[in-house]
Amino acid sequence: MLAFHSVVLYLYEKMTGDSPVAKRRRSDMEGVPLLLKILASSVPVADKSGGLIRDVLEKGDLGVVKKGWNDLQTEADRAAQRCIVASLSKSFPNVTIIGEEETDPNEDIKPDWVETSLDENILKHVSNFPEEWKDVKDEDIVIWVDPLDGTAEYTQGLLDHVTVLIGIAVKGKAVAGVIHQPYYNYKAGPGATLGRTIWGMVGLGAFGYTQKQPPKGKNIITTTRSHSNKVVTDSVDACEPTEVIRVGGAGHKVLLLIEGEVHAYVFASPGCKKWDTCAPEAILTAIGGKLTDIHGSKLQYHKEVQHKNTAGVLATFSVDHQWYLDKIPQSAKDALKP
Ligand SMILES: O=P(O)(O)O[C@H]1[C@H](O)[C@@H](O)[C@H](OP(=O)(O)O)[C@@H](O)[C@H]1O
Ligand SMILES: [Mg+2]
Ligand SMILES: [Mg+2]
Ligand SMILES: [Mg+2]
Repeated sequence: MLAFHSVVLYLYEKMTGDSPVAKRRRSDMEGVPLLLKILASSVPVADKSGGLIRDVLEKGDLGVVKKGWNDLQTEADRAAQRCIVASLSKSFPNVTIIGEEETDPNEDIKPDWVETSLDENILKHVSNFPEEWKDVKDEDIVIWVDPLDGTAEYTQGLLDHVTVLIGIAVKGKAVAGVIHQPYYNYKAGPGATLGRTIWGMVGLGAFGYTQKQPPKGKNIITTTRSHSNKVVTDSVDACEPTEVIRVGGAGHKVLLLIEGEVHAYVFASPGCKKWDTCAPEAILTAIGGKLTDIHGSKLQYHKEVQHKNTAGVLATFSVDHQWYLDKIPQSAKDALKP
């Protein structure tokens, strides 16, 4: 009897592209706030896109396109974005999604790239869901997608710099986010389980990693490895670092912060964009950290906002954010306007 039932389910799913399981899940979803459903959907979607990123590298043909000076795009960026946008727009057709890569919305998406499952570990937070986000509607939300952050590093084999970023902004504020590391644990050798997904929401906290404090008596600063200039290095030096860690990936740098590897992320440059910072900022804020521009102003994430973070990025977690703001030279602040 079970085999017959499975065949019916299979045929139903093939004919309708929808599964009774998904439909039953939707009926179970009545009492679940929209924001929690989007977050619960974003984690499996990020995991799925991480698998596509690994597949492209394994196949060996990256299909690199130069978008501009020092700005690459690979088949992995394109595939991950198609997967993420197709999946989230199927589940949430009325929510604005802004992704880094220009992909053709009408191109055919492989059915197995469309991920509509929901992470049960996240749904269980319906019981302690923050009151302030309960009534959030589709039109309040913008999902900022960086399908592959650290593309340059991905092409150079610095795979621990690579993350998938899905940020969820509510009325212009970074509120929830997912940072997936497709190559987490990749140095553990063959057979190691690859990948890790960290997620968080302001008012709920952050999950999927072990929080650590940075070493006392030091002031370790992380910044760019590939987009440096005099303003960037002067600003880092002005913050009196005991050590400077130059790595790729905006998501990767914020992970270094929340895992206690560094004290601050100082980037006095207009290089990164809203899709680089939305998810990391939401997770950082969820645990009491701060991410602002170098003037100390909060970044805005509504759908009309300019994509470039023209006034740079300063992110801290367990130290005094204002101390770093006061150290940034006025010349840098004059050079970088919001
Ligand atoms: O998603 P990509 O294009 O890899 O994102 C870039 C950022 O836009 C860029 O600012 C970062 O530059 P730095 O390494 O100089 O911080 C780059 O690493 C990627 O995050
Ligand atoms: Mg890019
Ligand atoms: Mg990026
Ligand atoms: Mg990117």
